[in-house]
Amino acid sequence: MNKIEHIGIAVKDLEAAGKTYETLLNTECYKTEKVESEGVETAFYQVGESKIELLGATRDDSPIAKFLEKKGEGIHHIAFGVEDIKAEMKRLKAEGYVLLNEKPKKGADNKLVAFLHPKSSNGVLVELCQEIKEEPDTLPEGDAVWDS
Ligand SMILES: CC[C@H](C(=O)O)C(=O)SCCNC(=O)CCNC(=O)[C@H](O)C(C)(C)COP(=O)(O)OP(=O)(O)OC[C@H]1O[C@@H](n2cnc3c(N)ncnc32)[C@H](O)[C@@H]1OP(=O)(O)O
Ligand SMILES: [Co+2]
Repeated sequence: MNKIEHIGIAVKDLEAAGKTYETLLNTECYKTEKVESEGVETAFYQVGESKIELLGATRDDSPIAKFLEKKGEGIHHIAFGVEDIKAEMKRLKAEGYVLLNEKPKKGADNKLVAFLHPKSSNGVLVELCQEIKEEPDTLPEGDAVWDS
């Protein structure tokens, strides 16, 4: 793990929460992005080497919609930056951590991502993020997974 890549916060109203965090952080949103495979719309705010990722649900069956229904607004996950997501997934699986996806999947902000079950990390949903180095427009759209 090379840094806290972002902290994900589940919000009911992305636009309203965006105004709250723009004022709080005194910085503008640098990117909004929908991730259809997750049923989320994200808004990113740079804070030093880390980011705040606001997450709104775009579908009722989204993990964010379920979280909001069950727990209300609040911190949803912590994402760690990794150099080699496949190696990290293999290492953590061998150590007994429960991976929620067997292969890396395309996340927001030009990343490959994977999630660990909260029960593996003291009730905290952990996300692993690896920067995608290739040119974004050469990557398949949607919920592609990487076999390479
Ligand atoms: C990828 C795009 C973007 C990015 O950064 O690039 C994102 O970050 S998208 C973020 C949204 N996507 C995900 O969260 C994918 C991974 N999440 C899941 O697979 C599920 O949400 C899961 C398995 C964490 C929970 O599933 P579900 O809600 O259907 O199950 P339960 O309600 O039964 O929950 C099981 C157990 O976990 C607790 N829980 C649920 N969500 C969280 C959470 N965010 N943090 C901590 N704990 C969580 C829940 O309370 C249950 O605990 P229990 O003690 O059994 O009540
Ligand atoms: Co995230």
